[in-house]
Amino acid sequence: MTIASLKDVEVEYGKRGRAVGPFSLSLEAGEIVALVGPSGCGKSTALRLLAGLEGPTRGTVTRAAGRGETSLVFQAPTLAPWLSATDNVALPLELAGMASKEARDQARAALGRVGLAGAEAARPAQLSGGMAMRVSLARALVTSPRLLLLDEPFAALDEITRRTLADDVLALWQETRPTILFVTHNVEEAVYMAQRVVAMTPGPGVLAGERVVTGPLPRPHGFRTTEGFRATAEQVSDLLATGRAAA
Ligand SMILES: Nc1ncnc2c1ncn2[C@@H]1O[C@H](COP(=O)(O)OP(=O)(O)OP(=O)(O)O)[C@@H](O)[C@H]1O
Repeated sequence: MTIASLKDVEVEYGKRGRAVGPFSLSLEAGEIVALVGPSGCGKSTALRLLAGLEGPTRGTVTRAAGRGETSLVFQAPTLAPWLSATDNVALPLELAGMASKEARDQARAALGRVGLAGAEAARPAQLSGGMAMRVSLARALVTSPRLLLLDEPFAALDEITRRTLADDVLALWQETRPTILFVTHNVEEAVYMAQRVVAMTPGPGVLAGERVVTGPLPRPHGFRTTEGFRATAEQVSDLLATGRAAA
């Protein structure tokens, strides 16, 4: 079942001309897709279209997952600085009408699932970058979304934290199997995270090509050193290089 799709979409921002497209992408239920491409090719624009945050200038967007069933996570954790971790995570549930006590109970459980039991009372300023991203993930997951859109969620974090969080997201995915679109600049991260990597050309981005990633999810220890992983990462890099040369 298709959860969300873009069909020949183009987006134009006034005099700046075309930002993306024509570009097509279809997300099936429960799959993890990574979207890679050079800076400015339109990855975030594609994600915003899939989220329903903006509409295309041309082309069609379909969404089986409604607004309330879609969660977004951005590079910079967009947490309310005056709220505790628990209250930040409880917020989307309360906004959806859930009673405060029930929302806070579910928020605490979600924080536990992302490894933040004990940090419930902390405010964002008291958290490390990695912890703040975990709070953002907990807030995105607490509503049990069918579609999870992640826009370079680990870009501001150090390599070790990035890798730990990558494994954590895959473990969380295994629990409820939401459809995930993961936007990143990083080819290795894309291949590690996804079952399918979609590569875009430089802006206005069109499809450069896509590669299926074989191997179990969550990834076993040492997956990055396997022949399959290296070969797929090389193929995706080639797609990006060919797309750049053709642009
Ligand atoms: N609201 C906007 N108004 C005008 N131009 C925009 C707007 N949003 C994006 N753009 C332009 O559209 C193009 C695509 O931007 P987008 O952020 O989608 O690319 P990206 O691939 O996500 O880039 P990056 O990897 O650097 O985040 C860029 O040229 C950008 O300047």
